[in-house]
Amino acid sequence: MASFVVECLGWLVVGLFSLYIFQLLRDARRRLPPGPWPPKPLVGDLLDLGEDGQQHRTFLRLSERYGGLMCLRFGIVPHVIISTPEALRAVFHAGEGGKKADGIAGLPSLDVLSAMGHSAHTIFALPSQDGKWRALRKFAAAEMLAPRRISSGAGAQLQTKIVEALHRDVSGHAARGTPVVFRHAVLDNILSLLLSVLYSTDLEAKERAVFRDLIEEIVGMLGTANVSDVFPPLTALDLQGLRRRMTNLLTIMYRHFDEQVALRRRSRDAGEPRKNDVLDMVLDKEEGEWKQEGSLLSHDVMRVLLSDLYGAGASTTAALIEWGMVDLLQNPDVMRKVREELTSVLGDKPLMEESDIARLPYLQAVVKEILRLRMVVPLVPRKAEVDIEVNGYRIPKGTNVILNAWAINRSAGAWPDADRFVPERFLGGETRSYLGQDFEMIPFGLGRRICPGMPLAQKLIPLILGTLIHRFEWELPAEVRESGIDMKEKCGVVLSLVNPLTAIPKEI
Ligand code: HEM
Repeated sequence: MASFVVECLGWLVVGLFSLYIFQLLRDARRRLPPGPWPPKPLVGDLLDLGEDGQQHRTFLRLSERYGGLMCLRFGIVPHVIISTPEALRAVFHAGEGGKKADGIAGLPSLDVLSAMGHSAHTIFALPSQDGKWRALRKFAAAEMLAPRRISSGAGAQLQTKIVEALHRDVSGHAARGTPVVFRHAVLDNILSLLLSVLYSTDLEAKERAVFRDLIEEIVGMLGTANVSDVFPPLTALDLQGLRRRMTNLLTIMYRHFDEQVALRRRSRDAGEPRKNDVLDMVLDKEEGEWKQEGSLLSHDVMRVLLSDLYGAGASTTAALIEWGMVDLLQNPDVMRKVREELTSVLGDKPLMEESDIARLPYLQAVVKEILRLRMVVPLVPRKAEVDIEVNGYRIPKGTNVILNAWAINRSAGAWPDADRFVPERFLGGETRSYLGQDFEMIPFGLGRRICPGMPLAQKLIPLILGTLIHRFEWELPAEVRESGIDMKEKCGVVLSLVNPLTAIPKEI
C-alpha cells in the first residue's frame, strides 16, 4: 500500500513538473508583456501579491518595475495588468491600422458565478459577441436605466422619494443623537429605489437589512481569491466551498424574484391595473414579441439580470458615497464651500431635486473628484476577445486582463497632486470627464462594457451627497475624533473601508 502511495506521489510530481516546463516553453514563445520571470512553479506570482485586500497597491508597485502593461501569473493562469492611461490608450488603439477598438471586451469566467447556472445568463460572464449579452445590455441601458425612465414621470418621483427617505432616516438619527452608518443608509435607500423601479414594491426595514447583508456577502464573495480560478484542474473540488455558499445566497435572491413574478402574474390574471414598471415590461416581452425571438429574456435570464443589477448598483454607489463623506469630513473647507453653494442656490427649498444639479458647479466638481480619487471598482476584469499586438508585445485571445483603474485614475503623469482630494481641478478649463472617452479617468470603465448604470449613478451621487450636506452638519464620534478616521481599505470587487464610516448628524 505504502509503495502504491509513493508511486502515485511520484507521478503527481512528474505531472506537475511537466506542466511547469510546458507552461515555461509556451509563455516564452508568446511575447507576453513583461513580468517576473521565470514564474514560480504552480503558484506563479501569487505569493508576491502581499497583504490581502491591497492588490490594487501591489499591482501599482509591480508596474513601476515592469511597466504599465505587465503580465503576472496567478497560479497557472497569466493575467495582463494595465496600470497607466498610456498603456490603456495603446491597447484601445491596437485595432487594424491603429483604429480604436475594444479588443478586451470579454470577461473572465469566475467559478462562483457558475453557481445555479448564473454564468449562462449573467451580463458579468457573457462574451461581448454573444446575442444574449447584447440583448441584456440593450434592455438594461435602453429600458431599465434609460434617462427617460429615471428622470421623468415615475422615475423623477422615485428620486424625490429616495431623497425624502434618506432625509427622514438621517433626521431620525439627528433627533436621537445617534451615528449614521453611511454605507448602510445609502445601500438601504438605493435598494428601495431599485425595488421600486423593478417591481413597484419595497421591503420592510428588517427584510431590507437581510437583503443588504445578502448583497454585501455576494459582492464580498465575488472579490475573494478562489483556488478554482487559478488552478482550473481543481475547479470540480470547490476547495473553499465558495460555489456552494454562492448557491445558497442565489437561491434566496431568486426566490424573492420568483415571488414577485408569481404575485404579478396573479394580479394581471385578475385584471388589476398595470404598474408599468420593469416587471410589467418583462412579462409583456415574455408573453409577446421576445418569445418569438427565441425567448431571450426568459424568466431565468431576467432573474439573473435583476439580481446582477442590485449587486452592481447598490454596493458601488453606497461605497462611493462613503468615500465621498470621508473626503468631505477630512476637508472641512470643501464641505463648507459645498454647503454655501447649496444654501445660495436652493435657498429655503427643503430638499434638493435632480433639476438643481446643473446649477451646482462646485458640487459637480466634488463628485468628479470623488469618482477620480475613489475608484470603487478598483480592478476592472476583462478578457481579450481577439489577439492584440501592442507596444511590441502580444495579448493572445482568451488572456485575462485587469485594468488597474484605481492606479490609472491616480496617474501622476495625468493629474498633478494625483493622490490629493482637490475638487478645484475640475473648475475652469479641465475638459476630461468620466464618461469613458478619456483614458485618464475611468470610474465607470470604458468601451463596450462601460457601466450601463452610469446615467443613474450620475444623478444619484450628487443628489445623495447634496441631501446629506444641505440639511445636516456632521460630527465624528468622540473616539474617531481622537484617533482619526480609520482609512484601512479592502480591495474586493468593490473597494471599501474595512471599518464603515459613521458620523453624527445635526439638522440645520
Ligand atoms: C458609483 C456608482 C457606480 C460605479 C463607480 C460603477 C462602476 C462600474 C465599472 C467600473 C464597471 C465595469 C465597466 C467596464 O468593464 O468597462 C461597471 C459595470 C457594470 N455596472 Fe456599474 N457602477 C456604478 C453604478 C452602477 C449602477 C447604479 C448600476 C445599475 C443599477 C450598475 C450596473 C452595472 C452593470 C450591469 C455592469 C456590467 C456591464 C457589463 O459587463 O456589460 N452600475 N460598473
